[in-house]
Amino acid sequence: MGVCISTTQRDMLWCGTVTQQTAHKNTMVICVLGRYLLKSSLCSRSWCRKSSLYSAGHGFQPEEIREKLRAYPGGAVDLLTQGDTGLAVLTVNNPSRMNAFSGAMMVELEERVSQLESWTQGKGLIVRGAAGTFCSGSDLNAVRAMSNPQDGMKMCMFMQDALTRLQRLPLVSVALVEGRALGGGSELSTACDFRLMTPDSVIQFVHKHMGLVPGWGGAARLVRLVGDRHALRLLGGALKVDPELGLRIGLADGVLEEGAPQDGDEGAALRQAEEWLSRYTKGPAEVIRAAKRVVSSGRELPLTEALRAEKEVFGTVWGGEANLGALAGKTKHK
Ligand SMILES: CC[C@@H](C(=O)O)C(=O)SCCNC(=O)CCNC(=O)[C@H](O)C(C)(C)COP(=O)(O)OP(=O)(O)OC[C@H]1O[C@@H](n2cnc3c(N)ncnc32)[C@H](O)[C@@H]1OP(=O)(O)O
Repeated sequence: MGVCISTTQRDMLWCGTVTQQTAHKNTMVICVLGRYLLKSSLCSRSWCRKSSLYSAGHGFQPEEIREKLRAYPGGAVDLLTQGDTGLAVLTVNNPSRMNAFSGAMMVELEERVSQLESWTQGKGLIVRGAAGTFCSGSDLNAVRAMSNPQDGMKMCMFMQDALTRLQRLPLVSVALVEGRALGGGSELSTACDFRLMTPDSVIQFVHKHMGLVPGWGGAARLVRLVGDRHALRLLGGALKVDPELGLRIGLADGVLEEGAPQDGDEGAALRQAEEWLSRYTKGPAEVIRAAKRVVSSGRELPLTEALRAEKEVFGTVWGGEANLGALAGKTKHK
């Protein structure tokens, strides 16, 4: 049995729904939880909580920003979750503009991330673009209309927040890069754990050509992925990263097979990506999600805090169903 001490109204609700314990109004509630319940509350108590990267003190007023972004409509961000496999597919869908992000799509992206944060059975996520290309960044029409510094900062904070929450999801995520990933599209690909490229695809941080640097978190993520020197080459030179270069510098994690679009089979790349991802998502959801959580904390936190976060996550699987099942058998790792 675990003990959860919750101090916020949301945590009280969270504990309340799973324990049926009564909470004293505005006071600390102590919930006695079983192992499963501790798992459910983990993220409400630790660094990976569903909180925003920015607060009002930074001028971050999400509802005001959403309203502003919704003024630039077009396209959609679609989410398909598969209960049986625990896989989800997120599709950036604005093919007439090479899947550029309209303002409304930025808001939809954040909504989809919220849905995935609440999907407790999920294990894997594929992020892709519609109609055989990944994403050409921000919709330039919206960018032109929002080119004043205040709106730029708002969009920047909003997208950093949405993509950071996407990266922190307890799901193993892969960007399926077909065609082009440009500007904000290249940044979106870095918010996934892995990147798979089709043979003719290109990832390009074109920001320099737009008189910009990445603003959706893409620079910070790129440095962590490929190191500062390669990151400077990609940003300073706006280099086109093809699969060969991507693999060499560690931006790409795999190259899919040739041939699918010529066969008129648009779903072939997606099936290959699902197959590739399945080796990391086979097994019980609580174990896969725990693996992603310890990697996320290791990726983001200083060592002492990462070790403490790891201990918390370890506590959710130690003596759990999968662990006890494995111990009950005659284990040999051949
Ligand atoms: C903050 C800014 C930064 C960020 O968020 O970090 C950005 O992302 S800025 C945007 C960066 N992206 C671009 O600059 C892309 C510019 N477009 C292109 O380079 C090319 O269109 C392409 C993506 C390489 C495709 O070329 P091609 O295959 O020759 O097709 P078309 O050029 O005919 O494109 C079809 C259609 O799509 C429109 N399009 C493409 N990208 C965007 C975009 N980002 N915003 C708005 N519209 C876009 C393009 O204009 C064509 O439309 P029509 O002319 O109406 O047919």
